[in-house]
Amino acid sequence: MLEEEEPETYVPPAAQQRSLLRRRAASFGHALRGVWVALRSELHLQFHAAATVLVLGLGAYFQLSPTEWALVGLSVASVWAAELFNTAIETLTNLVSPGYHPLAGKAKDVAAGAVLLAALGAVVVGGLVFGPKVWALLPR
Ligand SMILES: Nc1ncnc2c1ncn2[C@@H]1O[C@H](COP(=O)(O)OP(=O)(O)OP(=O)(O)O)[C@@H](O)[C@H]1O
Repeated sequence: MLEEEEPETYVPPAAQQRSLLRRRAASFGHALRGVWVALRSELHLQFHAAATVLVLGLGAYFQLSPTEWALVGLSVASVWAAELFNTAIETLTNLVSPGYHPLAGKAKDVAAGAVLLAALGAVVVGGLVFGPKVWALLPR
C-alpha cells in the first residue's frame, strides 16, 4: 500500500530567503575559517601573506593602473588559491595515507607543482608590472 505523503509545511518566501542567507553566511564563515586555519599552520602561507602586503604597498606607491591592479590581483589570488588547495590535498593525503605510499607522494607532488606554476606566473607578472617602474627609480 502506498504511504500517504505528508503535506509540505508552508514556508513564507521571506523566511526561505532568510534561511538561505543564513546558510550562505555560514558557508562564508567556514571558508574564512579555512583560510585562517591554513594561515596559522602553514609557513608558506605566512610568507605569501607578507609578500601580499608588500605587493599591495608597492602597487599603491607606484599608483598602478586598473589593468595592472587586475593582473597583480589575479596573480596574488591564484597563488593563494593554489597554496590553499595544496594544503587541503596535503591534509587529506595525510589522513588517508599516513604511511608511505607512491600515490600519496604523487598527489602531494602534483599539488606542489600547481603552487610552483602559480608562483612562477606571479613572478612573471610582478616582473613585467613592477620591473620597469623600479628600474626607472634606480640612479644612473
Ligand atoms: N605519505 C607519503 N608517501 C609517499 N611520499 C610522500 C608522502 N608524504 C610526503 N611524501 C613525499 O614528500 C614530499 C614532501 O611532503 P610533505 O608532506 O613534507 O610536504 P611539503 O612539500 O614539505 O609541504 P609542507 O612544508 O607544507 O609540509 C611530497 O611532495 C612527496 O614527494
